[in-house]
Amino acid sequence: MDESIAMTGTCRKRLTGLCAAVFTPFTPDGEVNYDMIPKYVDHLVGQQVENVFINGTTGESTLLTVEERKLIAEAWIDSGRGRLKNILIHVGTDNLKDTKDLADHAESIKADAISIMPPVYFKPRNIKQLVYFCKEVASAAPSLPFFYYHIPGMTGVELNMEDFLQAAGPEIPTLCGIKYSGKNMMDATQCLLMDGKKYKILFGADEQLLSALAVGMDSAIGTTYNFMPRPFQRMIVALEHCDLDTARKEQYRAQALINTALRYGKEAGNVSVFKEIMLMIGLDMGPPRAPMIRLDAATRKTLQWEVEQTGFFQWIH
Ligand SMILES: CC(=O)N[C@H](C=O)[C@@H](O)[C@H](O)[C@H](O)CO
Ligand SMILES: CC(=O)C(=O)O
Repeated sequence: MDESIAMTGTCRKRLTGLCAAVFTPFTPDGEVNYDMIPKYVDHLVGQQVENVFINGTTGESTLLTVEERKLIAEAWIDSGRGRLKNILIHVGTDNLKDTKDLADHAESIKADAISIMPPVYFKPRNIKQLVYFCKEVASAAPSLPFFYYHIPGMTGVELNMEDFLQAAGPEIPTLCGIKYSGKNMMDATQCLLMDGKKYKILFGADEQLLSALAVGMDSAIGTTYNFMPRPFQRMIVALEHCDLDTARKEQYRAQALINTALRYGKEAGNVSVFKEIMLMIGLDMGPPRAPMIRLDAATRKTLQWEVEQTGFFQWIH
């Protein structure tokens, strides 16, 4: 069997269920808090979340230096190896050289997969430019599964992912799929169905997970799996048993919490708000990096109150 087909098949099987897009913990003065990572692994494993996506959006990747990103990746590999099933590393930057350097590093520390978002200042304007960029990056980590990270709401790169897979498939032997954080469910489903379901679609809009499961996706990466994986895990099981009432109940709860968080996030930045919610469950991720800001005391209090109103502290268990 062609090695690339074998790889695609393997990662399709292995990467199921929830994957936490992990935060980068900072000390109060804004340095990376590497010492926090082993405790963070304990927390996730305790919640049966066994896959992580590091240095992504939630991890504030674009606010980190290349050196910090390498050290964070190493810390996760050191404390997660043998305990986590998959450690995916986001290696995207705005330039090809740093991105290839990070991809090469991810391979050298034996990550399970790499992913990149596109450059966002000089954006790829068409599929051809995007495929070229991805191909170059993937070639720097030739033994690792490669996932393109589609998150048009943040990157402004709105290309159609069905077209991307069609063009990239023959060019990138390690292409395993897409981390799909767009909101276009038709495009996402077309990607899922392509070539006999050859590709893995890692769904990235937590607030729409039920819709993704309904069309047949079986894996998701997101911020909220850090602090409320249980409702989503129950939703997955309920849907497997065709118990739509239960699945919807979990969807509505989780969605209410996310709705509140995103409202606060408009002012402070979503990551800042989600870090507050981590603090509410006892894990201090520190402040976000500028230009995001930490919530002031009064806002934190109203957020806490609104979170309580959703019943969060009861149904997260
Ligand atoms: C923009 C962003 O960060 N998206 C995350 C991952 O793709 C999601 O996990 C969201 O944080 C989550 O769906 C809440 O909107
Ligand atoms: C949420 C997500 O996937 C990220 O943080 O990159």
